[in-house]
Amino acid sequence: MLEEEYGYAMPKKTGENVCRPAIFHIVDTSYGAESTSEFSARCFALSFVFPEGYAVFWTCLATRTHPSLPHRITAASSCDNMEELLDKADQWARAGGEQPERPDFNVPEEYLAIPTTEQYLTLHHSSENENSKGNSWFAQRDLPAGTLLMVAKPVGMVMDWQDDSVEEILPENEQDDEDDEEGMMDDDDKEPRLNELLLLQLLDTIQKEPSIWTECLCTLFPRTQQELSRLPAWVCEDDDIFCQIEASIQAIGALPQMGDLAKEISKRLPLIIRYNILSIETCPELLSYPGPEGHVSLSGVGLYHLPSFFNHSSTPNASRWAIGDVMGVVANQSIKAGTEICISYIEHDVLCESAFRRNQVLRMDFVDGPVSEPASPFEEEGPDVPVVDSDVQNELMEMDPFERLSAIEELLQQATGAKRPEGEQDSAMGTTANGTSWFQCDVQNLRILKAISLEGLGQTKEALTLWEESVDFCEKTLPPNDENTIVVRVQAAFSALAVGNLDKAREQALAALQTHALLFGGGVARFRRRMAADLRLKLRPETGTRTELNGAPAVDILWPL
Ligand SMILES: C[S@@+](CC[C@H](N)C(=O)[O-])C[C@H]1O[C@@H](n2cnc3c(N)ncnc32)[C@H](O)[C@@H]1O
Repeated sequence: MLEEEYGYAMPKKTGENVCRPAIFHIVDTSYGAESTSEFSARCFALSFVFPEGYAVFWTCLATRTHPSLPHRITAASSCDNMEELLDKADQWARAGGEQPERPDFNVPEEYLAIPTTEQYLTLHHSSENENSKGNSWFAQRDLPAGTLLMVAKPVGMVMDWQDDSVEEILPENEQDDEDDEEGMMDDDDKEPRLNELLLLQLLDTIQKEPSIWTECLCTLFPRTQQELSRLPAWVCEDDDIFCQIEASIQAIGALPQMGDLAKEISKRLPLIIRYNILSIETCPELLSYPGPEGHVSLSGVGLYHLPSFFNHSSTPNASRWAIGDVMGVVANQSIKAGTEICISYIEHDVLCESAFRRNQVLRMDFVDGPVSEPASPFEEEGPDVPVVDSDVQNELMEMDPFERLSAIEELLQQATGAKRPEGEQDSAMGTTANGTSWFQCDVQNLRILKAISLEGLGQTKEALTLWEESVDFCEKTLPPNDENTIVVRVQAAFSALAVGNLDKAREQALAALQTHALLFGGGVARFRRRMAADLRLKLRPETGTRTELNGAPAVDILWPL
């Protein structure tokens, strides 16, 4: 609807009254070509059509900087709300190989009108922050649970599918040979390929627009020589990428006023990426996520500006969501003024593990929690990341339901420490202090897969017990109001309805809706839109309950519009 133009912005379409908040990118030509300013404006524009053309009158009712938006916004927003953003995500995922390189979505206008970061949060700088976690966001006022704290676009993003690193190309035995022969680094010490690609992308962006460095990236951790010196050096394994990086740095050094900064950028930017990037996934909590209706193809990693100042906590009071590259941060509980606001840098279902295990997954420059020793010798010998990852889950789902159920039983025994994998001696291992050999989320994921398998076989009653156990796990071990809880409550509600327990079904449905509304807003309509792919899953055979309820679809019984 609105189009950027140099020096001004105006509605593109004629013959229509426009009355909506809009975002403009104003290029202020009066201060020379380099000088730009951005602001979001609530603008009421009225257009009058005349026979010979049209005249436009517009007036800004309020203007303010919008710091959680990217450094430069180049186009007017063309998306109203989260629903439209989700439609875009669907289109993007369905387009297969036809889509542009990354999902560069606009921040919906709905979020341009929210009170901004400056009104809710204060950035404490390291000198003020006694706990030596560096800079950090603090609540400026009491914030109720569900407050949307920030909506942001990344400065750069690379997609998971761009990771064509050697490991995936070479068969396993060849990788081992190559590692041995050339004395290559341990896999764990290697810089992820996506980080290197992001580095190249950002260097390119800085070349085109040096202010990205001076006004945005240079503010991120690590900032001082002291901080830099305590971090492991960044080593680029790939000669080709290394050469491209060198060439980019030289090109930056040749730019006016950038000569002195090129060296600093070459040292800091790789580490800024390593310690600030966030994974970006669209509705990854949904059961349908890995399937054809999911958004796996939109996933990647990105570097955001203001969200980079959130520190990590194993009891985070804020959660992130993303659609395409648009990311929101929301308070998952009420937060008192003056409290530090933290997110989790690791998956929420790993937060219930011991500090030893959390740190194995976290792999950062700080230790999370007071204890980083293994809670027991068994924990040290056990896996250092969850075993039942998406590959294992996909493999299980490809089996026929009976074969799958027996494989799940076998894995459950190993996960709980009751049985060792074939070939390993039972006596060598036992259970860990918390009763599991693997991660607790392994047991949870197997439980969910088992429930899905039982549903498919018509054993809905047994499945319902498992869905309820899954809800229990989420409620007890995840941060409050977690999105994963919504997903299992939805299935518990369907299952309860299928076995004819309407009260239980409605109780689970309501709890799912309430958590969803708190995190994402938008009531039932948004709940049904955001959960649409999961609501369409055909996990269980039809039952008589629907007939008793006048044949209404289960979703209309549980979440009537
Ligand atoms: C994404 S940045 C967060 C903002 C950062 N504190 C700053 O000064 O800009 C991540 C870095 O913050 C620090 N950090 C984050 N969470 C921490 C925690 N719980 N304890 C200690 N340091 C932490 C670590 O140095 C980490 O590499």
